[in-house]
Amino acid sequence: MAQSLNFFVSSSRSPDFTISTNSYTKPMLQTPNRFLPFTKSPRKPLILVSASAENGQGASSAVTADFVSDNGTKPIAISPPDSSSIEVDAVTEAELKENGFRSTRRTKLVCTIGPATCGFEQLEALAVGGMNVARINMCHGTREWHMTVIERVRRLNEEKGYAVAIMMDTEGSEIHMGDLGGASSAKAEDGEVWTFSVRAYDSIRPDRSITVNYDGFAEDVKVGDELLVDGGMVRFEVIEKIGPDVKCLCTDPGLLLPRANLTFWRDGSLVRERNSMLPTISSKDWLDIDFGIAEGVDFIAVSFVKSAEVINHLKSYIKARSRDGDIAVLAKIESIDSLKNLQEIIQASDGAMVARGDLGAQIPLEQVPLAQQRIVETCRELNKPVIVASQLLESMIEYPTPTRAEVADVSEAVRQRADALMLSGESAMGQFPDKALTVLRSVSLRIEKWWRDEKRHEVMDLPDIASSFSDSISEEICNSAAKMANNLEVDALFVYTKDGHMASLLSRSRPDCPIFAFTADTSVRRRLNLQWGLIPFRLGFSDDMESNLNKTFALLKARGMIKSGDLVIAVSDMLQSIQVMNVP
Ligand SMILES: Nc1ncnc2c1ncn2[C@@H]1O[C@H](COP(=O)(O)OP(=O)(O)O)[C@@H](O)[C@H]1O
Ligand SMILES: C=C(OP(=O)(O)O)C(=O)O
Ligand SMILES: [K+]
Ligand SMILES: [Mg+2]
Repeated sequence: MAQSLNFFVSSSRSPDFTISTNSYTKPMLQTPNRFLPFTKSPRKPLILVSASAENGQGASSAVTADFVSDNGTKPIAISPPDSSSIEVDAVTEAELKENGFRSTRRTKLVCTIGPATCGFEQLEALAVGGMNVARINMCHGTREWHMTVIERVRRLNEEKGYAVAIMMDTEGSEIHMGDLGGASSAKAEDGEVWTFSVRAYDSIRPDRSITVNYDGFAEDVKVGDELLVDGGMVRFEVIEKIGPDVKCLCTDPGLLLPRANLTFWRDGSLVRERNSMLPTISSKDWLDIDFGIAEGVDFIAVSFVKSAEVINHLKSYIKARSRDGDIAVLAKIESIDSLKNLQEIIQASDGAMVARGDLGAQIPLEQVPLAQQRIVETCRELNKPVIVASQLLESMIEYPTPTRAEVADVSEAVRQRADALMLSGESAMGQFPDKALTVLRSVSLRIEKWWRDEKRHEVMDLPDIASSFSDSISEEICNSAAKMANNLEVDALFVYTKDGHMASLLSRSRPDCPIFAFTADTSVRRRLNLQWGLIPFRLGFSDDMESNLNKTFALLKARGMIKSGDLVIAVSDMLQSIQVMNVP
């Protein structure tokens, strides 16, 4: 099989096209290095531009969407995407126009949605602030609430031109407290005796009592065990067992939050016999997963993964049931078992999360940073996107500015070139969700700019991962294209991809320039949102690369996202070639 690498500078070919857009308001202004909140943008319409690049016969119709009021009462006039249009999310488009290619953000941002951010306007503020993925934690909230949030995110995408993907995070079989009978927190003081019970209190919860979700709790703990709430935020010692009730003495005071995670320790080690017998995916999780499949979420993050087996099982379950497109399965690395089987778990998954919250409750805290580094590196090697999660900006739940240490932690995750950073309580129930997102964005942009200013291309020796000769060719092409992009200082890499694989291979090399990933599939496009440096576009394309390129150039030029003379390297998974060209 002969494979050719074509290197050519394209002849200038300027297709005819017609264009029409609605008036457009810039949604995003950079606030470099300043942790300032965003000015909220006015409502923005979805803009689709259509053009025809065929033989200079520019006979095309423009597709526009009507502005729709917030309450959704006005009828929406959105045409389905046609083969001659291109879609990119409104925030990226504004960023490209404002600052050019090189300063688009490479690190992706995930926000947990909760009471502080579930309103339509609040969700929009996060989208404007750079949220790439909205996370719904199935530990919290009702089915109706989850449904409402998903609907709102979808509506936001459709009506306002964002491309926010949706991640469902399973509850898992962890042991946790009940919901405190509606109270937002309870204070445990030093020396107090609290009762942890498997009894469900049907009306009023007695003072200093906590329900536990796991029936075997009273059997499993022993007098003398240490009981840790949220990995040590509050500590108790078990002093007496009376039937279903376990009396515990508070030894480290603190705030108990609803449904906080519980672990128990004996002779200095985590007691995990029972945990390892609980199924990773509980019966409640399966119901949630069915709901996620029916709703067509983009990612399912699986809590407390212990082995690759459960991931394989879930993936085949989804494959048999999912209507259109795949749902990516992410493994949350948050237990000792998941660290033990790291390589095979990540290999089986479509990505991973460094879930530092529970991880820090299971291994000594000082080991968490090393575990993070190892997980991030393993994901890079195996070409899987990785999210660094939990407590990145914990103090911002209450305060409008982060601590210096938090900023340093975020910087470190960006320097590790993790694909994505995640907010949990900061965006779910904190007082400053938008400001927290701004901090993640500003810190990411600052580190990324530093790389470019100092010409710090990453020299990471990536192992070969292809499992077939054809895959090897794709891999070599992407590695070479990324290297060429750095050496030639090109403005952007273009990749035309059906399933996203070539795009992920380019992302894996972490090139200096942004990667424009063109795909005809809307669900692939949303999933690419999680990967470092990728700017996903929806675009119908053919097997003819020259016509694809001309069409893309015309459409992007019409939108003011590229200009004549820009240097581009293009690859595709239809024609295994690398093309270097100036935009005509
Ligand atoms: N859907 C929700 N409804 C209410 N509160 C939520 C929701 N999602 C998250 N939260 C709040 O945000 C906090 C942090 O979120 P997260 O880290 O996802 O959960 P957890 O702390 O349970 O692991 C939670 O402890 C909870 O107080
Ligand atoms: C992200 C995590 O999982 P959850 O918030 O669901 O506990 C974590 O433990 O860090
Ligand atoms: K969870
Ligand atoms: Mg967890």
